[in-house]
Amino acid sequence: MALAGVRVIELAGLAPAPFCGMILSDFGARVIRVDRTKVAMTVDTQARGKQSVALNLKSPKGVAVLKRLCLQSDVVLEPYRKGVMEKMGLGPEDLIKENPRLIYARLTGYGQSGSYAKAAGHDINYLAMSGLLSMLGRSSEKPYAPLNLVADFAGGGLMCAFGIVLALLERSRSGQGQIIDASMVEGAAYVGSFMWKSRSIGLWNRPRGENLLDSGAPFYDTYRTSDGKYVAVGAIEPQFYQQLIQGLGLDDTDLPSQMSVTDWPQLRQTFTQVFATKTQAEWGQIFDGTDACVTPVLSQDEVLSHSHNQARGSFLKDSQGEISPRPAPVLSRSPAEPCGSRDPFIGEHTRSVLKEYGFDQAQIEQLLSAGIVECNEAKARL
Ligand SMILES: C[C@H](CCC[C@@H](C)[C@H]1CC[C@H]2[C@@H]3[C@H](O)C[C@@H]4C[C@H](O)CC[C@]4(C)[C@H]3C[C@H](O)[C@]12C)C(=O)SCCNC(=O)CCNC(=O)[C@H](O)C(C)(C)COP(=O)(O)OP(=O)(O)OC[C@H]1O[C@@H](n2cnc3c(N)ncnc32)[C@H](O)[C@@H]1OP(=O)(O)O
Repeated sequence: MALAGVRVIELAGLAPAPFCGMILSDFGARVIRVDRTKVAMTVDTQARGKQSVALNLKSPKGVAVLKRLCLQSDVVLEPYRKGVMEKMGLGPEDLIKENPRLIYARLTGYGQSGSYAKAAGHDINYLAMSGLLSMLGRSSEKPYAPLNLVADFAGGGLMCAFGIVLALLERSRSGQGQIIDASMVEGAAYVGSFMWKSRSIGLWNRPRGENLLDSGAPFYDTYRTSDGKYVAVGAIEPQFYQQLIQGLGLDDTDLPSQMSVTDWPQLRQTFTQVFATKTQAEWGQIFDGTDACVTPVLSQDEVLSHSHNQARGSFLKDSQGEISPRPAPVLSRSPAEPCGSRDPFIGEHTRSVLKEYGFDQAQIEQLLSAGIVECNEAKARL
């Protein structure tokens, strides 16, 4: 796999950093998540392929253990508020001094500088600060966050993984590590570069929800079908739009012109009425195999059985029967090989990881009895 041999220490976080760690793990990195001690259950639902070490970083001995792990690793990924790592003596200067090849990835909402750097926040706040939230939502409605997809995952976890891969690539030339300041505000904005760059062509001139791609256009929207399901329509180009009109059984000469913005409400009404006359599957029979750009809106449970996804193996079922997306993109020679076994329990790998990182038996027992580390091998065997 592409990242085979890369060792990552991921400090346990909420959602974006776990996703970043899972991407690295799916593509072959060895990811060790450092959890807190005295915690019964992890909230990391993106722990595929990771190992867990439970370590108390509030004690100097725990800090020393983490330093030793980082000394022999390629990447450390930290998701805490600015200053937290420094307070523990685990800031980039401390760690990179001891391991100059270390890539120190800091995944935060607001970045390491600026007046918001130390403020708490979540996806919706970062998205708001990125300028993108103001553009999301239906006409005459308030801004609406599309789950926590954009800042946490696209602009956060994924962008941070990209930064780590870039830093690894650069290190293969320079031999040196570096610090990655991954701000979710900036990551989200960068993902949304098109929204800035396309202002010059007038794509966003109208109010929110009244433009071509923000649900303003009737040919770029979702419609309810007679069985209470939905279809998605993305027939932008005139030749595809023609196929949509044809599939809907409408006569183009009775309709306003596609790009007549003032007629969009009337056109939407027509489409709404027509789509409501057949089931989602019936529309599939009409539109599959055409270029009308009409697809079913599939639920999370339906994706696995759709013929297209099935043919490509786009979704996986793990050993617990849980469905999840296959890692993307697909690399021809060194594709991801996501781990099929269950996620780790907190501290399941404490003993084996410490041993591997050079701690002897006596040191491990000492750390365990002092409560600096915890081991849950027994739970794993149950
Ligand atoms: C919208 C998303 C968030 C969605 C997350 C949800 C999916 C989950 C959130 C709550 C979960 C539920 C809850 O836990 C209760 C149940 C638990 C049960 O087990 C499962 C069911 C639950 C219902 C559970 C279900 C779900 O999991 C939840 C609903 C996001 O937007 S995520 C993005 C958030 N932002 C960032 O990541 C940006 C960077 N980080 C930050 O800004 C801050 O970390 C943050 C997120 C604001 C939190 O601030 P906080 O004050 O809590 O922490 P920090 O200031 O960063 O300091 C960390 C402290 O922790 C100490 N520490 C760290 N590791 C260790 C260690 N190994 N040992 C000891 N101590 C450790 C560290 O020293 C810091 O201590 P101090 O405070 O003393 O400095």
